[in-house]
Amino acid sequence: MNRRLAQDSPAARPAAPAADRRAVVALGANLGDRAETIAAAIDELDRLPLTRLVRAAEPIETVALTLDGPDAAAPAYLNTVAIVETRLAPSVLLTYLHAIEQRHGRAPRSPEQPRWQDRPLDLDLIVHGDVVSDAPELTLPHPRAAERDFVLGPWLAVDPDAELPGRGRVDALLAALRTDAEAAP
Ligand SMILES: Nc1ncnc2c1ncn2[C@@H]1O[C@H](COP(=O)(O)OP(=O)(O)OP(=O)(O)O)[C@@H](O)[C@H]1O
Ligand SMILES: Nc1nc2c(c(=O)[nH]1)N=C(CO)CN2
Repeated sequence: MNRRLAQDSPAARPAAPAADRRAVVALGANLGDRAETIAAAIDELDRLPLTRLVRAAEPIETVALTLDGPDAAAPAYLNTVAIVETRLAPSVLLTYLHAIEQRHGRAPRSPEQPRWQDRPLDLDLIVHGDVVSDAPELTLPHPRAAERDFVLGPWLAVDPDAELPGRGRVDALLAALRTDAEAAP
């Protein structure tokens, strides 16, 4: 775990109150009543301790990205992005995100489970202020965000000046993704 994350862990929390940081949470759902689940999850984010919702993008319907590539035959996702201001440390916020997922029927993770399974709700922490971490349990910024139009699109819609730390402006990243997609055979 890097130093910023360690300092943020409850055991090492300094006496002074933590500063508000802006965090970006990506939401996705491709099973069940997707719109209702996403709306409820956004409401739950707003009600987390030391946290307030700043903005949430209008959900968009997206083709499921599977380990074999986009699959139009798989249940489609609704995706959106919520921007919150929070005093929760990144690891604490992630624990709350997992609890929200599980309240909406997401099975607890296990190492045997294949990745990118269909799911009623997925919440990913995309950025948390300028925190950088390469810890596998919480990598920040999210390591796959720059390749995901279903994250960058909604994020750009609610923050036209958004930047992915270490990768650049979200508008430029999204334009590059779309150019690559057009050039693909
Ligand atoms: N920034 C992050 N946001 C959410 N989970 C993360 C992050 N960095 C690391 N993880 C870890 O990734 C693990 C797998 O998360 P999850 O089940 O949501 O993956 P996934 O949605 O199938 O795939 P992906 O991570 O590509 O979206 C979690 O146990 C979590 O600890
Ligand atoms: N369209 C879409 N595809 C996905 C998504 C997602 O949110 N939207 N999430 C995944 C794993 O996090 C895997 N594939």
